[in-house]
Amino acid sequence: MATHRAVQKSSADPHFLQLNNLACESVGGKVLFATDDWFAPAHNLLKRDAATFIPNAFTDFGKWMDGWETRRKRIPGHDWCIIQLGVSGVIHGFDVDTSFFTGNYAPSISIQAACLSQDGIPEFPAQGDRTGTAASEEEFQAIQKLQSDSWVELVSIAALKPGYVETCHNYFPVSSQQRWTHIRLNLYPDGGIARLKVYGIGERDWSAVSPNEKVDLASLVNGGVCVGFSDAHFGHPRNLIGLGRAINMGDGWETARRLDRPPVLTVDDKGVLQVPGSEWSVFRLGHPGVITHIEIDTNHFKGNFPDSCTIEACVMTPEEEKENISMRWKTNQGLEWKILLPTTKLKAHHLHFFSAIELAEAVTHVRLTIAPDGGISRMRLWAYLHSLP
Ligand SMILES: NC(=O)NC(NC(N)=O)C(=O)[O-]
Repeated sequence: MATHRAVQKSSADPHFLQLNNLACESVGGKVLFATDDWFAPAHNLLKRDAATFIPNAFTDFGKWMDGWETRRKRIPGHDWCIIQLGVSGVIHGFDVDTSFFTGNYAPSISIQAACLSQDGIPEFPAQGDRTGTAASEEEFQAIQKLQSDSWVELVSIAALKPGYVETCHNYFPVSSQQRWTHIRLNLYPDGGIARLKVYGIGERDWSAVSPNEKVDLASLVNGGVCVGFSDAHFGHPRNLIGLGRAINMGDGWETARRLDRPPVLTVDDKGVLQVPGSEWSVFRLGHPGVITHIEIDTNHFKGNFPDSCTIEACVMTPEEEKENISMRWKTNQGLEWKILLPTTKLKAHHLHFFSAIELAEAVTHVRLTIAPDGGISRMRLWAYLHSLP
């Protein structure tokens, strides 16, 4: 079973794969209803870890599969499920991952979305669930309502490819700029899907937030997003802005060991360790703000925490951000990065708090630089909302 996979960046991959997964169970994504959960339950779609396959695992219902798999339909209709996003926001694309579903993958899907109020949408057991429990009259009425509510089609009926390594990722870009709270995934007519990733950027209603309230403006629930990085070999830097503390090293940002390190490490004449080279990641804040406190958590990184980190900030327009991304952030030309936290030594497996912040100006982006390489599990940027001058 693969548990520690390198994040491979291929130039053929769509850019939206770098954004946050708004439906992941680790950010509160939930399956509210599925028409059938016979072979494997729909909540597997939202698991954080990549799907696995165990050749000889069977259950009383059939072959054990790591995904959502419905029965071969012998009645009219098609299968579908409703997912409540953990973080509501703007969706930029989907990955419908059919890993390991080969003779049993869903041949086609469509995806709809809705912006629903959170009240009055209870969670139901699957309609054709394994125990055969029928939905109550009340539940049935609510399911009918979910079916008839105004769902907007984001992906129209499209054929999927089977779950072999080269074909399992079925990518669908989305151009809608609206904020969504729920997804309806339709299978035509039935079958299995390993994971559904809903890539996008969270959107928070800031009108209710007082200027005296401190908010972590990097957090994905507050609209923070990673917009560039130098290396993400073992873990993507977007993990830094996830909820709570990291569950393991795989839930943090971890770079490869730099290959340009000297064969023997030395100290200079002041006794300072010489560790050339660095790695960096850049984040757009969910709202411009003045940062007053920073948390850097090296939780789980014990033999591979960075020697030090430096944190800078700047004001960047959407055009400047786009230009820098297209240049793969090679130069950061024309950007005035200002120091928030000067180069600071880090400790292993430790939550660091920094309150001596060097900059008292509103900023839109932050760059975290680690030297020379290694892993950090979370970064929190506590700030007061502020408009730009
Ligand atoms: N071998 C199978 O996977 N068969 C069936 N699926 C499961 N999970 O048993 C099927 O054909 O739908």
